[in-house]
Amino acid sequence: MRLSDLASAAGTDAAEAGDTAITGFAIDNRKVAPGNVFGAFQGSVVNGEDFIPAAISAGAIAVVARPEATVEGALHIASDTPRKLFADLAALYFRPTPATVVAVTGTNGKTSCVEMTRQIWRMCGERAASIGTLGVTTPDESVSTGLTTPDIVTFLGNNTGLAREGVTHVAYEASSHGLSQYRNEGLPVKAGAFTNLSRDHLDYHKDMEDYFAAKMRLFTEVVDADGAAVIWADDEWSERAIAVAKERGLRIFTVGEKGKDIRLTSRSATPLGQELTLEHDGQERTFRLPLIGAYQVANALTSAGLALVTGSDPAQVFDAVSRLQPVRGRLERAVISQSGAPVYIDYAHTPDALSAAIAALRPHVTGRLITVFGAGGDRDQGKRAPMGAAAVEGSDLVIVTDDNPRGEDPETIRAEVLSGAKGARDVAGRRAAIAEAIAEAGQDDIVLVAGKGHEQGQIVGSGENMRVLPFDDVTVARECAAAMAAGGDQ
Ligand SMILES: CC(=O)N[C@H]1[C@@H](OP(=O)(O)OP(=O)(O)OC[C@H]2O[C@@H](n3ccc(=O)[nH]c3=O)[C@H](O)[C@@H]2O)O[C@H](CO)[C@@H](O)[C@@H]1O[C@H](C)C(=O)N[C@@H](C)C(=O)N[C@H](CCC(=O)O)C(=O)O
Ligand SMILES: Nc1ncnc2c1ncn2[C@@H]1O[C@H](COP(=O)(O)OP(=O)(O)OP(=O)(O)O)[C@@H](O)[C@H]1O
Ligand SMILES: N[C@H](CCC[C@H](N)C(=O)O)C(=O)O
Ligand SMILES: [Mg+2]
Repeated sequence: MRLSDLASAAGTDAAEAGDTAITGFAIDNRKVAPGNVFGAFQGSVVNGEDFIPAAISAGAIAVVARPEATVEGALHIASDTPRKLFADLAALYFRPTPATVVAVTGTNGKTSCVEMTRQIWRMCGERAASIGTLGVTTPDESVSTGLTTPDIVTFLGNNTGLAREGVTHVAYEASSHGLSQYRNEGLPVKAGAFTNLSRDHLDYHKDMEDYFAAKMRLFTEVVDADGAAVIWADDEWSERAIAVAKERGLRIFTVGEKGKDIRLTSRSATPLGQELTLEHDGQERTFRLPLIGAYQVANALTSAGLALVTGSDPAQVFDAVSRLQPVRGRLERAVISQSGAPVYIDYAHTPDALSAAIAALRPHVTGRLITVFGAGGDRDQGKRAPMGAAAVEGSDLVIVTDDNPRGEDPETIRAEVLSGAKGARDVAGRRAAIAEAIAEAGQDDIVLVAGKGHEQGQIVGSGENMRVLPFDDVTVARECAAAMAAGGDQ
């Protein structure tokens, strides 16, 4: 790719640009190599435009930036939405791409859906991968990236890498941050899925409307014009999501009790999972899902929808659903305590997710449901009290503790959670809280440890003082249970 190709794709004067070869794309001046195109964006911490001279000194030959930015010594490709233009241009460079790419958005269930879609495709014989909170999972390995949505250069580079490895099917997670910062797009996307919308991230988005609008970019701009929208139909926001996708002219595929394309007609608990009956394409199907909880049914069927709209065979798809493996950190049973109480780890970190995780376990509890959770620091403060309320509403005992305090005082965060959690206990230190819950639990009780799921660390401090202290809920629950069985305190 030459500079002139880039200029003409951007609609600027190609002749003037010259035909120097482009060697790559970068959004951080420290990663610029000679011949790169630099994207200078105004960020939430610093203004990338301040690094334009440094990027050019490092060899950048073109800079995508706002028209008012100063660019001297390199081609200025100007746009009022430089992140978007940069994504579109970089996508022309990063080739090949996997033939079948789908994206999932929604407040909760994105990671579960991309992982389940990957599993379903794999069982249908495709070489499939997923990209999201759990990292990049390919047919051969799983690599963590740290963020749900990596930056645009990493995202496009990962997709090209996967295509070169022979991966043909990719499901990726489109977070609202990623969507509003154009961090994951540019490549052809055959279908988008919407799981649900409820309170989260109102530190970043102005209000629920703004949050919804960020998510809807998936349907209005990211999915191909002739693509499909798979929509979980039983959420409060589903009708509006359907309307947005219809307006764009996407093929609509709805799923759920109110779904028209996969209509769930019955769901009942079995000892190891659930029995489902549904209608698809005029045919009734009854089969078992080896996972518990209504929310996992929603994710499994939404994933089935994604596989169906991208051409997988229905009989194979529903057979694959009946063989789905659990998703790491989502209602994962870590251990059974010496008294006989199962301890479940779940990634619920919103009020709605806590209610969903509690509802999933409730039918299995004959004694008490003991819930341990906290709320993250430097994230949506307004969700804390509602999380407390959701926890006490569905549990018999609630222990509020710490979850990634980041730059905030953990005690203050807990106090905010506790303000909505009448009767809950306050236990500083996540290990102590998990130990206390397991010590409390009798043979008919169930312990739910929510909020961290697969996470491997407790994030404390911010900026230069940020540290990640190793912490894994599954391991800690096992250690506490073992220590208790051995007669120790924890
Ligand atoms: C608030 C937020 O989302 N920030 C993300 C965003 O950063 P930003 O654009 O605001 O960056 P900035 O640090 O202000 O810098 C501005 C620009 O200057 C550049 N720069 C900066 C410093 C320098 O020396 N040189 C330089 O060139 C930066 O590369 C950037 O392009 O873009 C960066 C990469 O593209 C992300 O790493 C960063 O994520 C931060 C670390 C973060 O914590 N994000 C969380 C909130 C997040 O995005 N979470 C969602 C999950 C949500 C969910 O699933 O529920 C996610 O998708 O991961
Ligand atoms: N369909 C759903 N409806 C309600 N709650 C759900 C649903 N799916 C998952 N959850 C809850 O949300 C938690 C997180 O699930 P998952 O990781 O799949 O979501 P996510 O959208 O990727 O989250 P994040 O925004 O952090 O990346 C689960 O552990 C569960 O408690
Ligand atoms: N993707 C989510 C992860 C939250 C996980 C929870 N453990 C926390 O730290 O709040 C977010 O960025 O809000
Ligand atoms: Mg996720």
